[in-house]
Amino acid sequence: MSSLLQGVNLYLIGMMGVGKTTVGRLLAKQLAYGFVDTDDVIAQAAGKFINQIFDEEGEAAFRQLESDVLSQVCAFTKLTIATGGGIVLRRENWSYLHHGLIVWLDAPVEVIYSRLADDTTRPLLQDSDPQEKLRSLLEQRQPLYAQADIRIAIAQEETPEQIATRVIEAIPSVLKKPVSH
Ligand SMILES: Nc1ncnc2c1ncn2[C@@H]1O[C@H](COP(=O)(O)OP(=O)(O)O)[C@@H](O)[C@H]1O
Ligand SMILES: O=C(O)C1=C[C@@H](OP(=O)(O)O)[C@@H](O)[C@H](O)C1
Ligand SMILES: [Mg+2]
Repeated sequence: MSSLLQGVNLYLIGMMGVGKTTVGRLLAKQLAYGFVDTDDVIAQAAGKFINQIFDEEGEAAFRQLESDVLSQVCAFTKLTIATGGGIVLRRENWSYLHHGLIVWLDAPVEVIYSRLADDTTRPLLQDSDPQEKLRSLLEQRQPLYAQADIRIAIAQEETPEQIATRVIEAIPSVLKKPVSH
């Protein structure tokens, strides 16, 4: 599969909690690719946790850092890149994402909420009604996620390993076939 991909990067997009970071790591291993998580790069570069950046500098500053990181990672090849759930919001980010194959991990709000109900690391979910907040974020973002090359619909019981396998199985269907002469 990695030879079929010819070094093209895989970008995982989708709502927070859907498993981009977890599945991305597994995919990288299976493809013998490097792994990058844009949130980790941002946090390391800023020397702060993501929620600290939101608190102290605001979401707009975070989004700028996110675009900066994305523009830098897309210069490399053979990477699986787990993005943050809001990467799809800026139009300029799509020009970077389209350097590679874009995979949307899509799960119902109920599945995501069951994973993140006690999470304190996602600043956008520190809300009086986090499930409703997830619902409205998904409604706003769904048409953007839908611009991905591949959509993987995830059910509650699927393990990260099963999801990674499904991503790998879906790749050939979207790769351009070599021109035969
Ligand atoms: N397929 C899965 N089944 C059960 N739990 C999962 C699955 N994928 C991820 N998780 C858990 O859900 C939480 C969010 O996963 P994460 O990979 O950080 O998602 P994202 O990067 O999309 O926000 C983590 O606690 C992770 O261990
Ligand atoms: O959906 C979002 O806007 C965000 C998702 C987070 O990443 P994950 O999708 O990896 O949780 C992180 O980038 C930040 O909290 C904002
Ligand atoms: Mg993540």
